[in-house]
Amino acid sequence: MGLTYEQAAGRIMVALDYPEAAGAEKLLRELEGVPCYMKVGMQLYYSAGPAFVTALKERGYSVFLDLKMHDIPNTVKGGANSITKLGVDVFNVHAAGGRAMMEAALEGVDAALTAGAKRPSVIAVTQLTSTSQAVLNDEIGIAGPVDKAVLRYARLALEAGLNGVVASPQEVVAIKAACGSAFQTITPGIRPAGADIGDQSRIMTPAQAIAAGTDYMVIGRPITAAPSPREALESIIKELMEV
Ligand SMILES: O=c1ccn([C@@H]2O[C@H](COP(=O)(O)O)[C@@H](O)[C@H]2O)c(=O)[nH]1
Repeated sequence: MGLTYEQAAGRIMVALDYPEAAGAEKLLRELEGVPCYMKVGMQLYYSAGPAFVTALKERGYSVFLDLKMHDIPNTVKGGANSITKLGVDVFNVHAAGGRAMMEAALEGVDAALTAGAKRPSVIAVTQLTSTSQAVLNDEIGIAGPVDKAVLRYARLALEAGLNGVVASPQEVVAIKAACGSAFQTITPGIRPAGADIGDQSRIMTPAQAIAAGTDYMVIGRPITAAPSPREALESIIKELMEV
């Protein structure tokens, strides 16, 4: 059976990639009432700060804080502790920081829980969806196919105790087979048919991503840069309901 409207909307994380809170607020007004996640990334966070994130939570939004921490374990532990106290539902670190760094993030979360915070999902970024095969091999210097590198990061994140990974929807089937169906996949690199690909590389349409089994799809410009963001979002929800 297909997804209901609420289920389909709940699988979408809208990327609030704006330079200031005002732009994000305008989008929030346009999308009012649609039960999707809101994703705050570094552009908006560095401008609007933690107050914007806590305000989103107070207004009832589900929030993914996409700051992609990558630092020594002690620093990531502290960062994870501070983020958990903001009350976000999901945040992320880079799997490339290694197992000890990811475990430290979980220690930071645990320490915040004793202070009364609720447990967020902690997710590891594998290979950015803008990374092509050629860039991975020739610039970054990692040999072999992209999906092999993604799977190595996903297994490491699972071993470290994380809840899932950020990857391309193209890798979801392999990740679920290797790490189990409960291991969450959050997939940017979503482009409705005919949409501008921009700087993304490993892409799928919303329907292809949901058919592949992605748990949550991150979508920015196909919604935010559309003449009517509301219509663009509703059209993607409809596409998901028809799979
Ligand atoms: O591998 C990754 C990790 C994060 N992102 C983020 O997702 C959105 C995608 O926006 P679009 O406009 O739909 O391309 C953006 O906030 C990225 O920072 C990603 O694209 N790939």
